[in-house]
Amino acid sequence: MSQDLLKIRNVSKVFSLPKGGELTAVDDVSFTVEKGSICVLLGPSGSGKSTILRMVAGLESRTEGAVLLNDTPIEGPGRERGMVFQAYSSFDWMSVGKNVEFGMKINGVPADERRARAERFIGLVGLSKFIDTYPSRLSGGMRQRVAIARTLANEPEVLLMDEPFGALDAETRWQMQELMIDVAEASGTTMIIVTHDIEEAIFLADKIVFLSSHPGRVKEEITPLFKPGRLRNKEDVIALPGYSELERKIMRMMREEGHK
Ligand SMILES: Nc1ncnc2c1ncn2[C@@H]1O[C@H](COP(=O)(O)OP(=O)(O)OP(=O)(O)O)[C@@H](O)[C@H]1O
Repeated sequence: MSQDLLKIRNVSKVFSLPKGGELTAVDDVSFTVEKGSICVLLGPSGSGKSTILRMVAGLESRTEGAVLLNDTPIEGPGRERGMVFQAYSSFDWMSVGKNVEFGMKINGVPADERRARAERFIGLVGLSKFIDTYPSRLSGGMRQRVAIARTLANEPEVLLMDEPFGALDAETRWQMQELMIDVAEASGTTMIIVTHDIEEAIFLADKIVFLSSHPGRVKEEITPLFKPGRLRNKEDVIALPGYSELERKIMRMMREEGHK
C-alpha cells in the first residue's frame, strides 16, 4: 500500500485577470507527500507556492489536475486539513486554553476531551505555563505557537502552513523550526510548509519541492537527508557534511529563477 497521504497530480491554475487576459500561476505540478513527513514548497516570489497550498486546503479551485488525500479527491475545505497563516491570529478576549479549545467546541468535541486535548497540544508547543494567560500578553512567537496548537488540537491529518514564521525575529524563528520537528515527531502529523527561506527549508524538510516562477512548475525535488538521527539543534544540523553545499546549490537555483 502506498505511504503517500497526499498526491498532487498534474495540477494547474490559471487566473483570469481583472483587466482581461490570463495568468498561469501553476503549470502541471505533480508531487506526493508521504504520511508523517514534512514537505516544504520552496521557490522565488510568484512561483505559485501559496496557490498550491490553497488548492490543497480546498480554498482555491483547480483549473486542471487533481489533489488526492488518502486517494480521495479534495473538492473543498475539510477538517482533515488544518491551515496556519503567517499572521498569528488569536482571540484576545480568550485565554490561551480557550483559544485552543475554540475550534474543537465548534466541531462538537465534548468539554472534557476539549480540555485534555488543549492541554496536550499547548504542552507540545511549550506553553503549559501560559494556559490561562491572554494572548495579548504573549510575544509574537508564543502567539504563533497558540495558533499552531489550536490547529493541531483539531487533529488534522495534514497541517498546512504558509510562511508561518515570516513575521518572527531570527532567534524565535529557528526555535519555532526546532519545535515543528518535535511536533511532527510527537504528533505524527503530515505537514506542508511554504517558505522562501532556504535554510528553513533544508532544516525542516523531508522533501523540498522547488518551484520555478512564472509559471510555477516543479524544477526539482530535493531530499535533504539531514533529518535522520533527528539532531535537535539547528547549529548542529547546519554543521553536517553536505549541508552548505546543498544550501549553495539551492541559492544558485533561486538566483537563476530570479533572473528569468
Ligand atoms: N487571485 C489571484 N488573481 C490573479 N493572480 C493571482 C491571484 N493569486 C495569485 N496570483 C498570481 O499567481 C502567481 C503565483 O502567486 P502565489 O502567491 O501562489 O506565489 P508565491 O510563490 O506564494 O509567492 P510569494 O512567495 O511572493 O508569496 C503570482 O504571479 C500572483 O500574482
